[in-house]
Amino acid sequence: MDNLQVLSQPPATVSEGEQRSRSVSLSKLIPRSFRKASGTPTNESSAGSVNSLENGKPTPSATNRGAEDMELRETPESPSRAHFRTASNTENSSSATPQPEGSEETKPHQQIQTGGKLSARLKKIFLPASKLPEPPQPAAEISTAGSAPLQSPDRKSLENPDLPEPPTSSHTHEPLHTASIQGVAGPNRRTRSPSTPIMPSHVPTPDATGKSDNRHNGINQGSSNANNSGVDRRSTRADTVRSSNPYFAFQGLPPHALSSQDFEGGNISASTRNNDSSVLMTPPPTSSTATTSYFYSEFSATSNKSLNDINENEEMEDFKAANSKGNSNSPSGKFFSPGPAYKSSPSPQHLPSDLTPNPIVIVEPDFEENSLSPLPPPALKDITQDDPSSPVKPGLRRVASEPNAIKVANGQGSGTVKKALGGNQPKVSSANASPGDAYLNEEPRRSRRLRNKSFSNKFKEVIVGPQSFEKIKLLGQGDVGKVYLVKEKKTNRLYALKIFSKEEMIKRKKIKRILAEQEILATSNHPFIVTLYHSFQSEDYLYLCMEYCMGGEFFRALQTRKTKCIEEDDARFYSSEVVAAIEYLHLMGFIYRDLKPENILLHKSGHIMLSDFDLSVQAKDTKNPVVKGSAQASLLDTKICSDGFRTNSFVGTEEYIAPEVIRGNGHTAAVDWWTLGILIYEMLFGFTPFKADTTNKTFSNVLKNEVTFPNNNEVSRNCKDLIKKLLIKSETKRLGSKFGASDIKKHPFFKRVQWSLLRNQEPPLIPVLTENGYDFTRLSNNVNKGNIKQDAVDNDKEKADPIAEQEKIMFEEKVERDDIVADDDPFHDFNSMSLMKQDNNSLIYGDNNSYGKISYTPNQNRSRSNSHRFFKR
Ligand SMILES: Nc1ncnc2c1ncn2[C@@H]1O[C@H](COP(=O)(O)OP(=O)(O)OP(=O)(O)O)[C@@H](O)[C@H]1O
Repeated sequence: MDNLQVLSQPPATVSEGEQRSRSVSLSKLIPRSFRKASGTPTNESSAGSVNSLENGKPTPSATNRGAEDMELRETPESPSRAHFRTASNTENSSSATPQPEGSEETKPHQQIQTGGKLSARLKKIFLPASKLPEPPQPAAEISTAGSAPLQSPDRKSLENPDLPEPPTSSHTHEPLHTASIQGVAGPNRRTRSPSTPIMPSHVPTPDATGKSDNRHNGINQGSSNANNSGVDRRSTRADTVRSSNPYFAFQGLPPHALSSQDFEGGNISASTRNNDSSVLMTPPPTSSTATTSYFYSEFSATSNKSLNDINENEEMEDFKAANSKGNSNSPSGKFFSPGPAYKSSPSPQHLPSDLTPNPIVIVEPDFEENSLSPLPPPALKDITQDDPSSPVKPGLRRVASEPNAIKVANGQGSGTVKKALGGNQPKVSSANASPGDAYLNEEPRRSRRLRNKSFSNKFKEVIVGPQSFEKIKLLGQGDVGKVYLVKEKKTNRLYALKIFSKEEMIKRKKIKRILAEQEILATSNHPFIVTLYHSFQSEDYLYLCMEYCMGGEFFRALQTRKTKCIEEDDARFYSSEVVAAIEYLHLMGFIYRDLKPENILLHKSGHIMLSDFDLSVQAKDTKNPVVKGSAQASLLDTKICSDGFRTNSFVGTEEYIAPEVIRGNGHTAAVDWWTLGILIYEMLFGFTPFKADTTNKTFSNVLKNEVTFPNNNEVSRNCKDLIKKLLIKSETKRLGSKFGASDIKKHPFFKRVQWSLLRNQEPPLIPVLTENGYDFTRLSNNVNKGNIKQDAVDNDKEKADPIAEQEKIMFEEKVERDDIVADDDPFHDFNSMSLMKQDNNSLIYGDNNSYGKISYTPNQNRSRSNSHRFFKR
């Protein structure tokens, strides 16, 4: 008899066939506004005091933790990019919030109106700030926000997870402009398309913009398309929705949201020394209730979405600090500047054989002749000083380097830039030519900024732009980004193009996220991490052009199984690939933090590709991995790479969230091993172990319940043992907490896995195209050729349809190259670049296997008998 605890039935809430609506990424900006409102001190020591003990042991000091933990100031009223562009010297005297120098926080709307192209569009797309709904008013909500639970002792509510959930509210904090730009009523009401590339055979008269999808009425586009056998509709699943930590919203306040005063005053005090099974929290101070009620309003419509609480204003502060320090023109990025991890890359002999070490070359800032660039180095003269008419504050804008010449040649450059360049630049004859076309056959070129990046040897200056691509269909819409299946016009290659609105990113304080995502994608070079081919920015948008994973989400593949789960052997296959990917990320100093089947994409080969790194974080002071043990039994200690790094953001996905994240005591790379435990469990049983009817109960289960297994499933003892060890609530005792991935790889469950041959295994499921996708592009070409009247009708439709209009802009904009982006621009550190090696394996548009309705067929080459072919015997 298995000594593991056994459940006779799986939890009722997750019965088979249930149409789940989960695993959406919740996003929460914990209560900076609250902390400010409640007079919370913002110093690190307060946070440090909160986190001083865990399990009776001191935790790393607050200074070791991500700065994201510490942000307590009020967030600025979303300045538009235009603010930074047209910034004057106006002082923010009326603003309590430090702003990037030159921004005018007090008059955002005016700034938009006086801005350039962006402003004109914003006027069309966004409502004026003055017409935006106010965030929930504290006073009004205190009385309606369910004060009873707030007054209950929190231990009591933990012990009684049946307490009511926070009241939902129809009031979302999402301003209307968000809704307008996304075409649905804000993320909370937005539904996400499945990534499985399916196109309907019954698309009603679509036009080139793909307007026929169902985004407008909130129906999951892909689901509506999804005559994908056996796939449940996921009406609310996988949206990324802004939300606060609903658990704490209900229970009281998260320890990390409370001031040191609260703690010193005894409200929380030693009770925050959490152990594995209990947390003691007290009701929030009255002055804080406003924020708590804000939680409530934000909590509406959330169900197991990714939770995130990252200090999105960190970069703003950096700008401020840098600008006040004399505004150096250093091309080195201030955010995400390469840390020690990059300076001292793990030496190849230390890497496991199955990992391709990311080649790391340190290029010191170099303002002199650079051998990599065939052109002379750009002048460093501050051109704005020569041009009295320049609206740019002297010193802020660097002289455009050579790529801007293309803009000038195309008549797009500013007078200032033209003057500085003297008109001796190469011309690009075709109006449609991509900005980088002139350089396609030249030596790889890198902007000054790119040269200083850790991944500079992998990328060159961007050779494509938005116009290089043609939209085929919307693959999905996440928290802030839209992912389109596109084809590159020149090559007919298919890519997944993720597009973010800058305005949206600023307003929703997601700047740091996108920079992190780009950094990780660009830095990574691993067979199980999605490849980034190009990234670039235009005036209004950011673009990440990635490998198109035609198999879509692994989640969907699971859902197409009759039982919604897979056999242990198959689970071993997928989990071993996940372990390898996470090991690699940890090695690079990244903590993934959002592992779930939705974020695992399937390559056309059936192998996995991790995607969606916007919740990931990079450890500060990354250390080299260390090989431990003897020559015979050596193992790589990847845990050491992020040793001492704790971050306190509330991030993850409800059913996958680790106890330490809920407790708010800070977390480490060990959260990824917790999520691996949940993932393996879900693969095997079709549901997650702590899922309950409500978020509150789910969190309580995560904190208190031991994992149990249904007895109707044949799962080996080793496998259960692995899951149990990964789901140890104390992160210091959890499998993986000693040496990282090596601990997991050594577990008997993986005994037969040949880690260096993972890519050669036969995947259990192969995505197969069963029906071609709807050809939007061909349709639009026909319309454009033959029917002018129809064109006019479409134009009118487009005008009335802000989404279509937005999409048109997205694919029409011109690239803004690194050197034209001002130092004080919030997206200054977003790199416009293209992968050096363009000989890729991307699918070709029109090929049989390119896109359309996908099904997942069991791999015949992986029969039960030979499925261990690549496993040790
Ligand atoms: N490379 C890709 N190939 C195929 N589909 C993709 C690719 N990248 C993303 N998708 C799909 O697009 C959708 C949104 O992508 P993604 O999850 O990256 O966006 P997001 O805004 O980061 O979402 P989230 O809310 O989970 O944070 C998902 O359904 C995903 O499966």
